[in-house]
Amino acid sequence: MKNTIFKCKSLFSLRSGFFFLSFYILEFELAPYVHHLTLLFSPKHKKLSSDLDFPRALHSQSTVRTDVLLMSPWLAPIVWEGTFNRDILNAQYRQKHLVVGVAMFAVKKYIRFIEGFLHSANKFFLSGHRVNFYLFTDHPEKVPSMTLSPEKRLFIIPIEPYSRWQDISMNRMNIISSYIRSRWRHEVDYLYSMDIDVQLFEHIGVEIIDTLVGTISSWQYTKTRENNSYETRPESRAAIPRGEGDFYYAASFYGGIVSEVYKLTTACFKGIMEDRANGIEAKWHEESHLNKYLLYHKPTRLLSPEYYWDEELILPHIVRVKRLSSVHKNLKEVRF
Ligand SMILES: CC(=O)N[C@H]1[C@@H](OP(=O)(O)OP(=O)(O)OC[C@H]2O[C@@H](n3ccc(=O)[nH]c3=O)[C@H](O)[C@@H]2O)O[C@H](CO)[C@H](O)[C@@H]1O
Ligand SMILES: [Mn+2]
Repeated sequence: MKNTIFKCKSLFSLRSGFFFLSFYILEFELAPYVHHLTLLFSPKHKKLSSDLDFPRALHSQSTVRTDVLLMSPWLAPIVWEGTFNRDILNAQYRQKHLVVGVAMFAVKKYIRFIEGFLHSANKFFLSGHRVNFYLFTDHPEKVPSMTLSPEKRLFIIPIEPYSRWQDISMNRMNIISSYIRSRWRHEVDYLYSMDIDVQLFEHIGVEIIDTLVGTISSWQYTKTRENNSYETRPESRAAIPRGEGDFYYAASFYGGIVSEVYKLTTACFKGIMEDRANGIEAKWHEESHLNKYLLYHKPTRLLSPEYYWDEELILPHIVRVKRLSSVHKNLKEVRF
């Protein structure tokens, strides 16, 4: 135990780049002691008299997770299975009569992912709530006809393809920004951008709704943490100085209120264009710019890797529900 505490202390005192390594150590080395900590702080053992009158308020506390980080250092909740009551959230959300937009792109060979995405999103994405799916594609005639739930709508928007896959992916920032300006700010309340090469396997509900929302990359929960993925070359507008940074976010799923997503996509595309003018391309393209933006404009809510799991990775037991994950693709084949 002494040894473990020392390790944790020294790890926590390092800069935030080691944050997740600390979780890993905590997760695996403190596991035997967590039970005792749970007992010490469990509301079952120390109930306040006011709590006794409000059993529903206790729900989240009695199922609270002790094995994962539940809040960022800037007090943004991190959404994990077992930390929220969907019935309460749904009841609150329904009163507001909101519409959520989802921007997705299926260009060139990625049209093969449309059916799997839409079929699963129709079932599991904000089930029972109004959602507009905006699908940008260079092959509108190849979009399979599908019957969606009455509260879901699909808009197919033709676009011209870029020849490089990196440009298709990066240019999403530009298209989203200009559609918010011209259309979506009048049409939806919240907007989320999602990769098309994914499928949903469990409900993704209103627990994702907040002002500015990022998804923590599943790569952060593997042992190979040392290959920090930020762009570090100072010549790039996406550069994050070594030792800076708190979480690494996946570009496959982010969103928030329309005005915040507008600021984010506009800033990221500006960075991409400046890099282009300077003859540099960030390591992970728009994902690098997204990470830079979210470092200095902190998300108000973080989604755990339950909300984007990379199928190449072994699922750790802290990820109890795989809500959305990548579809395997032969990169050489689909990107050329
Ligand atoms: C999980 C995650 O964080 N994914 C990001 C990651 O790799 P990925 O390997 O997930 O990138 P990707 O190949 O899925 O491309 C991103 C998205 O661009 C679209 N697309 C891309 C190529 C193409 O020929 N046609 C097409 O439609 C499609 O919507 C796809 O989902 O890095 C990319 C840029 O390096 C993007 O930032 C992705 O969001
Ligand atoms: Mn992808």
